[in-house]
Amino acid sequence: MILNKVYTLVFLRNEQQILLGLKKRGFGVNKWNGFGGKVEPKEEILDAAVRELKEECCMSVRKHNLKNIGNLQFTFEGEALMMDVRVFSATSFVGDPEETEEMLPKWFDYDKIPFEDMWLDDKLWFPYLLKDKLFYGRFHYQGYDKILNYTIQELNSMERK
Ligand SMILES: Nc1ncnc2c1[nH]c(=O)n2[C@H]1C[C@H](O)[C@@H](COP(=O)(O)OP(=O)(O)OP(=O)(O)O)O1
Repeated sequence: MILNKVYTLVFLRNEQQILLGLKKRGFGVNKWNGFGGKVEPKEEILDAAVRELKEECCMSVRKHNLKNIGNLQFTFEGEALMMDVRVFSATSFVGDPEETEEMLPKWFDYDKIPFEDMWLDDKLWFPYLLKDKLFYGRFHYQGYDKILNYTIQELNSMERK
């Protein structure tokens, strides 16, 4: 039986730049990514997204300003776990990004996104994010540095059937 764990992943954006954070510890250490983490038991997904963003880079966003733009599912060869990552984007937010014990935030121009220091899958679905398209991706990894197979598609809506 596969254990399904839900995660959030939030990207703050403006006209010229996107905010990424360098993970300082734990899963994905030394990779640039959006901000997010595990949804706690009984926690609403949007509440988790707001909480993780605040915890990881001290930025505040209102739930209604979070747009669900994607869903990423990750499995790992030999592991009975599926990471079900709900991806959000926001252009309205409050605060100045601050380094925390988990993340070092930095704004990146859209043509300078550091894909070589990000998860391998990111460069496959970022084009959807950057063009404001909704997307679904499924990636099966061997370890954390090799994708054995994947599918990715544009969606018309994020509604779950
Ligand atoms: N392959 C890939 N591409 C893009 N983004 C991700 C992955 N794998 C991932 O896990 N992620 C994202 C999903 C989450 O936003 C984070 C991982 O969350 P994590 O840091 O493990 O969760 P926390 O709840 O913050 O963990 P603690 O360290 O606080 O226990 O990366």
